[in-house]
This record gives sequence, C-alpha cells and structure tokens, in this order.
Amino acid sequence: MLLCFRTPATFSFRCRPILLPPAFSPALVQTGRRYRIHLNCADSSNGHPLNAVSKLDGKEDKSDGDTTGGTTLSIIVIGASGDLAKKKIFPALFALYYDNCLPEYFTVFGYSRSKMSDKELRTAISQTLTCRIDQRENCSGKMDKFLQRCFYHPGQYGSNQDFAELHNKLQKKEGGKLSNRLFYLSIPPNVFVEVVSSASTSASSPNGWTRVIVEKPFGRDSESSAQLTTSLKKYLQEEQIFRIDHYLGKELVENLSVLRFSNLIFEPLWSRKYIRSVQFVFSEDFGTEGRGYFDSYGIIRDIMQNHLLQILALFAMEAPVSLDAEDIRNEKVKVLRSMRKLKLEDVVIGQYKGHQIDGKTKPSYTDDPLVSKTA
Ligand SMILES: NC(=O)C1=CN([C@@H]2O[C@H](COP(=O)(O)OP(=O)(O)OC[C@H]3O[C@@H](n4cnc5c(N)ncnc54)[C@H](OP(=O)(O)O)[C@@H]3O)[C@@H](O)[C@H]2O)C=CC1
Ligand SMILES: O=C1O[C@H](COP(=O)(O)O)[C@@H](O)[C@H](O)[C@H]1O
Repeated sequence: MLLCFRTPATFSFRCRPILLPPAFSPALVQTGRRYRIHLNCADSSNGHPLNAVSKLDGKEDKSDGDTTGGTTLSIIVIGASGDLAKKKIFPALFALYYDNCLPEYFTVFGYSRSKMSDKELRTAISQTLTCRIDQRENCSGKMDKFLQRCFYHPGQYGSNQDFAELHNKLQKKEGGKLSNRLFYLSIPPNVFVEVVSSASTSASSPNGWTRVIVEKPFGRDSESSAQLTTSLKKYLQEEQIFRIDHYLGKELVENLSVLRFSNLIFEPLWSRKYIRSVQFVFSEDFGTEGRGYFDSYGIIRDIMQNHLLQILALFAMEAPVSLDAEDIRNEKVKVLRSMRKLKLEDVVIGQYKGHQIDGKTKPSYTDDPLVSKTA
C-alpha cells in the first residue's frame, strides 16, 4: 500500500509503501489509485478541537472577519512582531484556513508593542505565507482572503487598558455573537504571566471560551515550571491552558513511528543487534537571528531536553500497545528511565566564532546584537 502524508508546513504530499499492522491503521480514504490518510480537522489530541464551532466546509467566505450569525473564533497572536509568529504561527494558521480547518467566522489579531498598522502586519506576514504548495489551486486568492481576516493592535503586555482596547476591537469583529477567544503567547516566558493577567482581566470572551496557548520553554527547571503553572492558574483553569512544543506535531517526527513500526524492512532490524551507534544531529545554518529569548535560555533548554529527547524516545522505544497518547508516553518514559545519567565530562559545549566563507564574513555568536558580549 502507498501511504501519502500531507505536510501542513510544506503542503506537499509524500508517499511511501507501507504495511499497516492493526494498531497503526488510520482512516484511509481511497482517492484514485492511491490511499491517503484522511485528515479530519475535528481531530485533536486533547479533545478541544479548534473548530468546535461551525466549519467553512468549502463554502465561499464572505464574512471579512465580521459576523452576522453563528459562533466566532478570535485568535490573538501575542508577540506578533516576533520570529516565531512570522516563521511558524501565521503560516500554520494560513495552512488551517487553506484546509478549511478554521471556523466560518474567525478573526486573527496580532498584538505586540511594536507600532504597526493592519496593512503593515499583512505585508509582514505575507512574506512567510508563500504558496509553497505544489499543484494546489487558488492559493494566492485564499491568501488574500486570509490576510483580510488579519488585524493588528499595538499594546504593552502588562496593560489592562491596552487589552481593554483590544477587547473593544474584538467585540466589533465578533458582532455580539457567541465568541471564542484563543490567545497564543508567542513571547518570551518572562512576560507570560503579565499577559495572562491583563488578557484575562480585560479581554476574556464575555460569552464563549477563552483559551491560552503557551509556547515552551515552561520555565528554566521544574521549580520555575511549577511556579509558572501556579501563576497562570491565578487567572486560568488548567483546561484553558494549552502547552505547546511543536516537535510533538512535526511531520518528520510523527513519521518516525510509521517508518519504524509499519515498515517490514526496518521493523525487524531496528534493534541493538543490528545497529551499532546512533547520532542525532540538529544543525541550523543560521544564527540567533531575531530569537531574542535564546541567550537567556540556552541551546540545552531550547531544543535538547525537549525536541531531541523526543526524537530519541520515539527512536528507541518499544512499540506501544496502541496509538493512544498514554501508551506512547509510557513507552517513551521506559526509554528515558533506562538511560545512563549523563556525566558532565561527557559533554562538550562550544560557541560559534566569527569566520569567513567564500569571502563573506559570518558573525560569531556574541556578534549578534541580541546576545550579551559576555555570553
Ligand atoms: N523562534 C522559534 O523558532 C521558537 C520560539 N519559541 C518560543 O516562543 C516564544 C517567542 O519566540 P520568538 O518569536 O522567537 O521570540 P522573540 O524574541 O522574537 O519575541 C517575540 C516578541 O516579543 C517581544 N519581546 C521580545 N523580547 C521582549 C522582552 N524582553 N520583553 C517583552 N517583550 C519582548 C517582541 O515584540 P515587541 O517588542 O513588538 O513587543 C518580539 O517581537 C519564546 O518563548 C520562545 O522560547 C518556541 C519554539 C520555536
Ligand atoms: O523550538 C525551537 O525549534 C526551532 C527549530 O524547529 P524546526 O521545526 O525548524 O526544526 C529552533 O530554531 C528554535 O530555536 C527553537 O526554540
């Protein structure tokens, strides 16, 4: 059987031959001579689908962010001027929109301290909403429609007044109907709590749900992580808080399980009997470039204890009894528990030095304006 994955990030289809054991049989839909995993927009790992309200379902979108009936969804990207918002969040929202996975009535609001008009936000994000989709129709038309739903409100992170003004703008777009609000915190962790305090006080939905997505890192260590949770819970119920690490949903990472457990060639060979050593290499060909949070958290907290351990666990775990999140988690935990503790003398830490390649000067880590000279 040929299994084709659609990647939300690149919109491309990738196919590979596989044999699916019963535990790994997703809903397959026959389309022509191929089978595709049927991506159901209503599916979500935590039972809180984004489109818990009516979906667009391919109907023509005429609402331009204003509602005349039904339920509305407002997605507020806090830190809209930043790197993550530009690189991942707006493109991901557009991907959802493109696939009709957003409700019929939705509005996206960018919020950060930088001064910007709606038009400037649209221009900024349109740079990263490229139609990277091979052979897909009407992408630029859909992109324009998506951009028309995007607005911007400048404000301070701890200001009740600024969030109250955002609330007024949201209400106008929501047209007095049942409104759900999703705040995506794409900001450095040191401002999480003040945003949640002001947003929940001044910009919570008056009649629908209010949810908050918090980007990792969730603190510097377990103590500060627990403190962060305690602080957030002064304003929110646990059910309103969604902690995100995008590697959990990254296509490359998800495909590892399929590659391992659904592949007749790899499955029997995937053991220490046949594999002598494994190296996980994470390499980026760019510097900090806009990632202002980077220096204070460091590379270990940024990607090692989360992204790379995630990959290691998926790579080394035994087959889970089912695809249930708990079963997968249990297998991962077994791997992590059985690992030898890392000793400091086994770790080598380095820092990029400035150098030249083909006559071009590459800056050192400390040359980056966002990094302290003493880092
Ligand atoms: N970039 C990435 O690839 C990833 C980032 N993350 C996490 O997502 C969050 C956002 O990341 P990213 O967009 O890269 O971060 P940025 O450093 O780009 O910050 C986002 C925005 O927050 C505001 N900001 C920056 N520094 C401060 C500060 N000290 N105090 C108050 N506001 C500040 C700025 O907006 P303005 O000045 O306009 O208010 C900035 O545009 C971080 O928690 C990061 O750890 C997680 C995964 C990947
Ligand atoms: O979470 C993070 O991940 C990105 C790398 O993500 P990828 O999907 O492009 O592999 C990294 O650049 C960023 O510093 C980190 O916070």
